[in-house]
Amino acid sequence: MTTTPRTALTIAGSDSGGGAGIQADLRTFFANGVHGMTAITAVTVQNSLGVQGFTEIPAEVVTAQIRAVASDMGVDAAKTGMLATAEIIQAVAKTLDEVHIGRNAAIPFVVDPVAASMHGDALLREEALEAIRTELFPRATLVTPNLDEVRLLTGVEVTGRESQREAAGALLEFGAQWVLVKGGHLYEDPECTDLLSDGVQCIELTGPRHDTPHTHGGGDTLASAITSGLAKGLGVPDAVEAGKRFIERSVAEAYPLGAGVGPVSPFWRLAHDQPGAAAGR
Ligand SMILES: Nc1ncnc2c1ncn2[C@@H]1O[C@H](COP(=O)(O)OP(=O)(O)OP(=O)(O)O)[C@@H](O)[C@H]1O
Ligand SMILES: Cc1ncc(COP(=O)(O)O)c(N)n1
Repeated sequence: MTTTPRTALTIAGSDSGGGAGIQADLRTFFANGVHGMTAITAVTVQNSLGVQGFTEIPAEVVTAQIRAVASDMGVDAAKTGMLATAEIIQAVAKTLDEVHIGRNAAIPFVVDPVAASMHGDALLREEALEAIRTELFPRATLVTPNLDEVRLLTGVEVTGRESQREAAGALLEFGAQWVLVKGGHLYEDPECTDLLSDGVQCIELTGPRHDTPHTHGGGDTLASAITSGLAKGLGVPDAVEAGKRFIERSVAEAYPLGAGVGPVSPFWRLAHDQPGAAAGR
């Protein structure tokens, strides 16, 4: 007998290199047994060395993609990544309300407030940051900023556990239900600790820091793994715990590809013995 899996929708940009954005999200949904659906917001020209440019998709086309899948196939959880412009953000917020996705509706919604690539290339027009704060955060079940995004959004410079807690408090004021302040960029820390809070509970998720330069797509992979857990009906703390364990293994098995930064590998959960899969380069 065939079984229809749970569904997850990603609203994000395409990475031609296949390691981040929409491609990372689909790899991760697949590895977690969830049917992935997409609303593409921008097409980036990108490889292991950085983002050479991008073109955004018209806001009404982004809206139409969300409506098409939500009305016919159903969405068990959704996430956002690169949103590019304030116009797209406003259109996404309005459409999510229409299809009952978000913290005040039944369907969980994760906001990864992507502002730049790991190489520092802008993926969001400067004036759009305010729209992320005001349009998306109040609708979010969970927001997952890295430390650069925390600084841009709140002005808090995270240097350790104490400022990580301070940042979580500042972010919650924008109206998200939960925040996850990711600690991957605390490079002096021998461990990687992400702090999850809803203003009542403060949960530290700690794991080993793997010694690899290849972390491209790490943030997207974590947010998608969490979204997969939420789609399967887990509560936020359990979905984040499962997501953290998923990204830990994905970073441990990250691989070099191209002359720059290689991608994390959500493949670890799948068979490693595919004949001919290893490139040998
Ligand atoms: N070297 C590492 N070893 C293990 N886990 C890591 C490592 N680097 C990051 N992580 C984990 O990966 C996730 C993403 O963290 P990070 O703070 O780097 O976010 P990000 O900047 O959005 O990611 P990226 O820019 O790589 O896509 C977090 O759960 C973090 O703890
Ligand atoms: C389309 C797209 N979305 C998100 C990222 C962020 O990923 P990273 O921080 O690993 O560069 C990216 N580089 N490209």
